[in-house]
Amino acid sequence: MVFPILPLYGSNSIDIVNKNRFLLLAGQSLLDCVSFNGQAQIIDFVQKFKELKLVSIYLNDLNEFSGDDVVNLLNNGISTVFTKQAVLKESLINEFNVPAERIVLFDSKTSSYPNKFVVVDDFKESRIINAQDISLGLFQDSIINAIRTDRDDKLYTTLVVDEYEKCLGLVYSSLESIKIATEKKIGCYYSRSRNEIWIKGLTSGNTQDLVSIEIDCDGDSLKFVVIQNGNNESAKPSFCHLNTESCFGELNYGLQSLEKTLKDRLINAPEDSYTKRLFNDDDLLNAKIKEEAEELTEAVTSKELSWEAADLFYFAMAKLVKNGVSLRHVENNLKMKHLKITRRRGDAKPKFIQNKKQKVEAKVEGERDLTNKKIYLNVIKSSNKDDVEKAISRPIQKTSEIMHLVNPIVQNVKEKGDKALLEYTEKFDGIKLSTPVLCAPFPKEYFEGLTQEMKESLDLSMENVRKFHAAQLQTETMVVETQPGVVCSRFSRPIERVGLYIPGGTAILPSTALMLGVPAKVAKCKEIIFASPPRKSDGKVSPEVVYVASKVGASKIVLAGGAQAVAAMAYGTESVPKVDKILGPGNQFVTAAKMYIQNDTQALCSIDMPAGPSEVLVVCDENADADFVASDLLSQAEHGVDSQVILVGVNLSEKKILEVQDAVDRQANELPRVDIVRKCIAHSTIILCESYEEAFGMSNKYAPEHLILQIENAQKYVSLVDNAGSIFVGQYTPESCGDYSSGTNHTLPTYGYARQYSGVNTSTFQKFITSQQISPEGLQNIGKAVMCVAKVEGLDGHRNAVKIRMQKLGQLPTDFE
Ligand SMILES: NC(=O)c1ccc[n+]([C@@H]2O[C@H](COP(=O)([O-])OP(=O)(O)OC[C@H]3O[C@@H](n4cnc5c(N)ncnc54)[C@H](O)[C@@H]3O)[C@@H](O)[C@H]2O)c1
Ligand SMILES: N[C@H](CO)Cc1c[nH]c[nH+]1
Ligand SMILES: [Zn+2]
Repeated sequence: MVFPILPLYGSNSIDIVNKNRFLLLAGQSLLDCVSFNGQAQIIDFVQKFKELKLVSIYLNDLNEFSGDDVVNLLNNGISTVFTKQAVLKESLINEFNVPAERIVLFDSKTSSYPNKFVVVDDFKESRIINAQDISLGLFQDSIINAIRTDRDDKLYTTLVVDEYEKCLGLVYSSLESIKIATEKKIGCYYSRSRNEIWIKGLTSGNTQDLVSIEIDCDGDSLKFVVIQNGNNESAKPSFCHLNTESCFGELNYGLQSLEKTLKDRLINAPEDSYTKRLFNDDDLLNAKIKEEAEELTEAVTSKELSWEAADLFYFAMAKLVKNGVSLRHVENNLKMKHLKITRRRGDAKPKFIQNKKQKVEAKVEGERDLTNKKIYLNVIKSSNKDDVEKAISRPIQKTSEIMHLVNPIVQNVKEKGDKALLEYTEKFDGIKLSTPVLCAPFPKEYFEGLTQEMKESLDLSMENVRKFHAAQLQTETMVVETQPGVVCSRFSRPIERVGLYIPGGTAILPSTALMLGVPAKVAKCKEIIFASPPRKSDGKVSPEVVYVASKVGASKIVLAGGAQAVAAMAYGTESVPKVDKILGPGNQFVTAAKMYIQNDTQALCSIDMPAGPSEVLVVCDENADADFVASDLLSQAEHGVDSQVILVGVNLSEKKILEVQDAVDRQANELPRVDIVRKCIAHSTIILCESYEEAFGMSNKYAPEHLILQIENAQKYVSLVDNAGSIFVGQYTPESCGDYSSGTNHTLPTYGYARQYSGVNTSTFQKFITSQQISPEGLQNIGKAVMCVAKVEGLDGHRNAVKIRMQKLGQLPTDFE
């Protein structure tokens, strides 16, 4: 608060202000406690004149007002206590816990206040003036004497802001305009273009009420805080001659914009609109507020939190607007609360507190509720951008939150090796092991339980995967002579030691073992290590995984999962060899740990890609078979509660949508993992599009791990796909075939990373080395170019390496510089 005088009030304060409203423009006041009739009168003053930002009290001794009274006043909007008594200050601080910064001790020698209250020059005691002695002239003079201008036209730069301190524009004031503005409490300035006094809104109707005036730190500009009035009931008030709210355009942001929109809707919304219904139906509005508040309490990720908080603000604001309560009232209330120096404990009312037992009951109840509900996907239209944004955001925790959990795990394993690895296995997988690895040759007992059918199925799948990946193997050296005598080549080498992560949390995935192991073998990696969480029942890994491990020649299986398994393979432990690259999918802990280690130069370990919770996007049209569509959605939904499935429908009829929904519900209820499916479907959606092009645009935006096309002439549309891990074309191509046996790899980028990553393939297990050989002729052809560019880079050593040779070859004169 920066104003050059501080009006001092006694018990007749309310009358004085009512008579001389210009006094409020100071924005500050000092109330002399002695002359007030108790606290109630002071509180009355504060509540009456809310535009005063700073209301202080002057106190001489604690016999007049007790310490408790002072605390009560500070809790009710008084910002500061002024006193000349150092003892009184000490007593308020020590006995009544008043914060020191809320007490201003007049310095008797200089009589100036501490910095916080500095105005244009030192704020001396002489600037405190009895309010009843402040005439309009004196008030105006106090402003005029405090400002200066170095402009030739002697005008004062004036910044105009609204009551929320949003900048409306920059104008100029003259001595005369300041006088009119303060006398009438209106926006009045000086127009340089018309060279005359400019009363804002005189012609446009967009008038201004002046709330307060401030002077800046060095006294060369003014700030007018105003309330903008519109020129008719519904039009938004504009400040600028271009009819915008401010000279910098519309003030379109934040809660104030929402407030304005809702105020407008209250008057103008059509009778049958949702907002009108909301305003007319108290029960609906209250129910929505409760619903959103509950959803906010359940939100976890930052995306969910901001989403739910925004919804709650929306409905809370609707209730305020409906009841004529403005954001300013809320802000004043917050200010009041902020000024409080004693606070309630902040406990919640008993009816909102659940003890452990109630929480469990509520969860069971919630789950029962869910169980009784049909397993339906949410349906939205592609034209609703907000809905689409929400629908295609992945249900995952923020990376920083997951990293917070994963970092200590990785650090511990890095530092303590096997000991930490075994401890985490006990903690997260519930099994106490004596050694964390199983070494090849793997014990025979593992294979005994495997049926012939299982072995043949695994063999068939492995063979198809081998064929497809062998075809990708690049063993030939590529040779290109870029210029005569300049031969460049590129050849591959296998990455020597690879660590393959095979998930085993909610389901054990031997298929992942073969999807990673087979290409590693095809690429001829020298050492293959598997890692997979041990089974809770017996601490072993599944025989199918061990079967695949032996077929692909893995040397060890690390009996651990999650971030700890990744860390063990990245840094190595007493019994786990350090690898050069870690590959394989996993939950968020696995993915976060992979991201962590690939950024740690000490680990010197790369990764394949972020391959997290499975996801699928199905594009279907009216001719698609609803049962097929539902089965594809469910095959990925059953992976985990954090999986997501999206159906993009092209011109679907209501009938088709219902058929798909019914098929989802029917088929889901027959699955053993129905509980997982139910939770996954809760954040999965049907998006309705009006053309194939729009549908593929949507799919490219989502960049799904799996894209299934159940549309007519599906193959024709593959050319529209820009981002996807793997595509399944036509109605007889279920995604499950790619998961197990067709030959393509199922380790694919999720979270939308299909925009920049490919799925696992044979080259994921290779690195490529380039080589070159240059003859004297070649040097002649490119040498000068090399020297020229090296020179501009200031790297003479580079230049010299060419120059020396060319000189010896006689290609350059010996005195060549
Ligand atoms: N993108 C792909 O290519 C692909 C392929 C197959 C599977 N998947 C996905 O892989 C995932 C496998 O996940 P999963 O959980 O079943 O198995 P997982 O093996 O990835 O994770 C299990 C491990 O997570 C750790 N863990 C569990 N809770 C923890 C906690 N609170 N703190 C720290 N660590 C914890 C434990 O150590 C446990 O061993 C699924 O989401 C599936 O959809 C993806
Ligand atoms: N669909 C998974 C990849 O997202 C892979 C898998 C393994 N088993 C069954 N499915
Ligand atoms: Zn799958």
